[in-house]
Amino acid sequence: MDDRIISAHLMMEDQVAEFSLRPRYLAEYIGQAQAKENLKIYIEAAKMRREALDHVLLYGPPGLGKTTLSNIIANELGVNLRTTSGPAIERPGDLAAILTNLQENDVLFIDEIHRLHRTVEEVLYPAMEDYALDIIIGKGPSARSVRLDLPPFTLIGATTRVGLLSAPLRDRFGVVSRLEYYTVDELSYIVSRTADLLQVSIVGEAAREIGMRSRGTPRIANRLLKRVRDFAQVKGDGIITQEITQQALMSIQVDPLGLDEIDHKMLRAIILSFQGGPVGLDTIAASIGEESQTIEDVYEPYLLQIGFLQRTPRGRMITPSACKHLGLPMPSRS
Ligand SMILES: Nc1ncnc2c1ncn2[C@@H]1O[C@H](COP(=O)(O)OP(=O)(O)OP(=O)(O)O)[C@@H](O)[C@H]1O
Ligand SMILES: [Mg+2]
Repeated sequence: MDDRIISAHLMMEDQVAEFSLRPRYLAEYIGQAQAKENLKIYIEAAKMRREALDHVLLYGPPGLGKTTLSNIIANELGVNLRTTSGPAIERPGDLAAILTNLQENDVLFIDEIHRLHRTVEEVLYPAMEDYALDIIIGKGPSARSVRLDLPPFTLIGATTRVGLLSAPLRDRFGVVSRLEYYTVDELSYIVSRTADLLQVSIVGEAAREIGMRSRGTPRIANRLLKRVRDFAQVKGDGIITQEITQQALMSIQVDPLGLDEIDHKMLRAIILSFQGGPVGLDTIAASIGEESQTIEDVYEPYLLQIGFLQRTPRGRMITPSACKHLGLPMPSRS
């Protein structure tokens, strides 16, 4: 009995599943038609010319597939992928070491690129523009700068906060792609695909139900599917039906639009404590005990997307459709 939950075997299986959930080629990558179409052309052109693909900046909310797409780009190009992240590169020398170890046309993926240290960022400018490293030798008046050639490479930067990127860095990317929220159809398809990979049966309506509650985000879709699978196994016969799905999602407090407790708390606070707004982000954050950063990055984008919140220069405002969804009257503005 007890080995069911904590069995190492199961955990291993889960990890293997996680890993194999990532699509590996563009053809398996669902949605993002615009970004995908363009990338396909740029990749093909770069391959024909046997050149490095131009530097690519991918931005958009968490869980939409930036890391996945970077892996795919390297696979499609048939080159090595070196992965790191902004905060992981502490000194200019760390980045120099990574760059000098790249092979011709390799992809260097820097996740959370908005968190690069300024001094490290400056090393990137000549590297991106001229495939060169400027190294200072010596100290004081005798110091001189030496230029080292680098192999041509592709930098792929990913960020959830493109606004924090400095202009000189942003300008050095030849391809800038914004990832969009996925449609319910696309998410239903992703859920069915993941169910296949996890070898669990799911009916079409259930996949759709999960798709509708996934906030436009594949990572959430996959996570919800795994939780629903647990319910189907324990409370049903293992097959994921629509009924089990609805029950499971109610138990884990994910409403029919994919809003959770924190979304509800935040929307209710704006309606009940702040007369529907406008109210500043920090004030909302303080009133519900969350960090403003988390609200801005994680909760708010989807609420803006579905038209439950509006951003104004004076703060966030609630909309009639949000009030309707929560069953509360729209506050009247005096
Ligand atoms: N287009 C897609 N088709 C199928 N599955 C996808 C797609 N995009 C993402 N996924 C799945 O969603 C999960 C999250 O994707 P990924 O890690 O690439 O997101 P991300 O944008 O890098 O997120 P973060 O901003 O948190 O780094 C992956 O495990 C992947 O399996
Ligand atoms: Mg990522």
